[in-house]
Amino acid sequence: MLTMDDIIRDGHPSLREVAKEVQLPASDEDIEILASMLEYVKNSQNAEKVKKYGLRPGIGLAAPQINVLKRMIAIHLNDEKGETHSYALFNPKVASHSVEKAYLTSGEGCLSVDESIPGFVPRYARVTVKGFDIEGKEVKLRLKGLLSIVFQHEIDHLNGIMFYDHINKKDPFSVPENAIGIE
Ligand SMILES: CNC(=O)c1cccc(C)c1Nc1nc(N2CCN(c3ccccc3Cl)CC2)nc(N2CSC[C@H]2C(=O)NC)n1
Repeated sequence: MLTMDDIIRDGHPSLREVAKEVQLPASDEDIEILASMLEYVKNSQNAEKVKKYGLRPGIGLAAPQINVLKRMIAIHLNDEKGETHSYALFNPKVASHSVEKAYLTSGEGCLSVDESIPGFVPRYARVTVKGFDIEGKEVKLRLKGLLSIVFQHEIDHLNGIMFYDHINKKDPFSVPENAIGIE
């Protein structure tokens, strides 16, 4: 199983690389890696595993964060309605997006960034993500809210972009006009 020892930290050059497309059908090795990433995110939301293995909680993880420069992301979250959203995708991309922007009112955290970096991270409010699931089936997801934010954060990692790159340097808590704050 993956632990924090497998997660590279800000300053590691791999976090600034552009990850390569996964050749489909995916190899057993790539399927194994993607499954282990989803397992990490799920484990990181389980109190006793966090305690036992010293995990940092997360909703998403991208392959470059475990020093694998391939286009793979894993996301797992239970929303306020108690609905579970679990995705492990190869070659995800933002196929289209809203003009409207949104941001987390508490700012963003990242498993590869040990310190808290204050500021709002403006992102698209709604995105359509296309990719391939772990069985190789094409998926098309229309996302909004926290899920939309997390997918954009993880897809940024595949392009060597860190969340703080989006924070306004002059005024970290400024946001675009009409941007939606997500609690
Ligand atoms: C600087 N302020 C902050 O970090 C911040 C501060 C307050 C609130 C938020 C909402 C903040 N922001 C933020 N909090 C998270 N978590 C909240 C706690 N949670 C979690 C924790 C325990 C069990 C289960 C779970 Cl679910 C895990 C995830 N996650 C992200 N991000 C940014 S998009 C990718 C995603 C990610 O997985 N990061 C590791 N941002």
